[in-house]
Amino acid sequence: MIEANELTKRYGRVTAVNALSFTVRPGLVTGFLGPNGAGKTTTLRMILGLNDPTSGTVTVDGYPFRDRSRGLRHVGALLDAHDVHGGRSAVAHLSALARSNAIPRRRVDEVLEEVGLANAARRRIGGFSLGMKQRLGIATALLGDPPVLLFDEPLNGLDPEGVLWLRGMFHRLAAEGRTVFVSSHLMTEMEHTADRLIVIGRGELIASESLTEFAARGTRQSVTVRTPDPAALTAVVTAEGASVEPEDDGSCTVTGLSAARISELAFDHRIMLHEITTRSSSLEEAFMELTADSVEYPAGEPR
Ligand SMILES: Nc1ncnc2c1ncn2[C@@H]1O[C@H](COP(=O)(O)OP(=O)(O)OP(=O)(O)O)[C@@H](O)[C@H]1O
Repeated sequence: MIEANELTKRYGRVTAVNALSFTVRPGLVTGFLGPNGAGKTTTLRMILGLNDPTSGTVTVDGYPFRDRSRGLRHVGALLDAHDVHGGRSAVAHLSALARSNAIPRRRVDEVLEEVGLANAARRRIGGFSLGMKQRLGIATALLGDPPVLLFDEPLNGLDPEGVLWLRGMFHRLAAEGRTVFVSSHLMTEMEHTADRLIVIGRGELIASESLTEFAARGTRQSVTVRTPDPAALTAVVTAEGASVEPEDDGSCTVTGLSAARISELAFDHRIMLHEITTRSSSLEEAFMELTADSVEYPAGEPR
């Protein structure tokens, strides 16, 4: 369990994290989501005691993590996959960590096998691809068989097979009763990875809930309508204040009226409908909508 209470971090005039309170529970994969610069890495570093909060507290299983000796047996973390000594082999790197954390040597071979690096175990890390470095970082996180695991953007650099494998591993780790906290700036990555979401923007909490609850926050609802007479339909629904967007596949997207009202209007005006479907916001749309004000580097309109 990870508990943050009014966690705040300022760098000079920049407030990276602002009065952030949340709980990450065991037995679930919790996604930590926010646009670039939202404060995810800063928060993860404070959980690990690598950065001191300006104010507020964060504990792992009831204690500040820094107070733990043999840290890797309590919390496993992948922060920056490049932050390893390139001149060493994967075996040498993991063996040194195992020694300093009083972890049995056999775990080194076990985790290398688990992440698919057994055949590259004696190669220099400097020659590893980004995906291989990610796998090594994951092996490091797993080394101490810890009850709490943190991963900062772990899907970066992995091929589709690697993404599926890692998702499966997150679910297994959670099913074993561990706390699994995974950051990403992409909702699409979290959609099939996380059971719950903690969403932040500009260092502040936007949501802490299940994926379903999060999707329900999206306010945009539209109705897809297919008719042989789109001009007539457009005329009657726009007269009631709705807006209509023609789609490439010949259907229309109507916003501003319920499906029930659209079908009443069509019936009254003898307009044939072949399809009428209500669409709620997707997770991605809900995320874009809720974080729109928090995007630090919004892209301009395409020219
Ligand atoms: N050491 C630092 N000194 C000054 N400002 C910093 C420092 N570290 C982070 N920041 C600022 O704090 C804010 C949050 O950064 P952080 O890296 O935590 O965000 P993030 O959500 O992890 O972003 P990304 O998805 O881009 O990795 C940003 O505005 C960043 O510029």
